[in-house]
Amino acid sequence: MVKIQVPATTANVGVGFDCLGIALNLYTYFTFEETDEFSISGCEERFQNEDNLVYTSFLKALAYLKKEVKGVSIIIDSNVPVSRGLGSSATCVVGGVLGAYELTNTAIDKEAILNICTEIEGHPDNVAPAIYGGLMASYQSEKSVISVPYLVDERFHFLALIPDFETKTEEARKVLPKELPFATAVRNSAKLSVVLKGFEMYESNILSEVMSDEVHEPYRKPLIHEYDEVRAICEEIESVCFYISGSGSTLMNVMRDTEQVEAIQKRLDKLEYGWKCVMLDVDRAGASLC
Ligand SMILES: Nc1ncnc2c1ncn2[C@@H]1O[C@H](COP(=O)(O)OP(=O)(O)O)[C@@H](O)[C@H]1O
Ligand SMILES: N[C@@H](CCOP(=O)(O)O)C(=O)O
Repeated sequence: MVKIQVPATTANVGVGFDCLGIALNLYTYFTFEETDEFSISGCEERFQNEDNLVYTSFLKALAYLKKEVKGVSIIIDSNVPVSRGLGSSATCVVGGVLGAYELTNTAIDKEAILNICTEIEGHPDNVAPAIYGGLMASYQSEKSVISVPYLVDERFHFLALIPDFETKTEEARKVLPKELPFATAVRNSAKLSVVLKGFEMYESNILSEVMSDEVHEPYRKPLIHEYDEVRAICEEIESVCFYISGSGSTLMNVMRDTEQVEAIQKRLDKLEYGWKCVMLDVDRAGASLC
């Protein structure tokens, strides 16, 4: 039997669409045991079948490794809410692939795991930090994925504002434009390069100034009820910068001062939709055995 923990991730980090992601200290736990036949439990009933993403990822990794198991029992224990932009699908993919490696006693090869996971997930920005921890920047070519780490000063905290409604990544990708004006692309890449240094150097002013994405956020904002109200509350109380976590629906407020969380929650409680504040920090280890 093996038990694996995989961190949640906040992808895009505003201006890094499909390339930036940060691992957070919120986890899903996966237990794998070789048995006579397949069984899965611990997740919602709609996912308790052979189409379960953990199981399909597990099978893909076994096929890649050219290994077999008789059957597998998978138990999921997740703290990562589904379809809220905190990388629940990436936890399942990374958990399933790592489960296949561990259950077959295969030596861990993170580069190969990153490539398998990216192929399943379709983009590397969640799976890279879920595997390696920390802030990762990734480039996906036709052949493979290159992921490199960047630092995040530990005085930054990530306040996840999680609403009571879902945004499915598949749907949130459909609203994106097919093309962008040249000047927009140039501005966004300039912001991206500056943002990376801002996280490393604890440069709050720089982050406040450049964290305004023009590639995906303007198109996705209308999918998130009360975006403007939530943002205004955070900016009034305490906010270094604010962005849509992954494809939403969670909104992320980067903070220095953790004492203001209660004040923000109190104001959010007066809104029409349910919003829950969860204070998170960077996970620096990535997926690991428990
Ligand atoms: N605990 C879980 N058990 C089974 N499948 C899950 C679980 N969590 C997430 N998933 C899978 O991931 C999908 C959600 O992925 P997605 O819409 O990309 O949202 P997220 O932003 O949470 O990654 C679900 O529809 C399901 O297929
Ligand atoms: N780059 C992806 C990230 C999706 O992250 P998730 O946490 O919402 O699955 C996108 O923006 O579509």
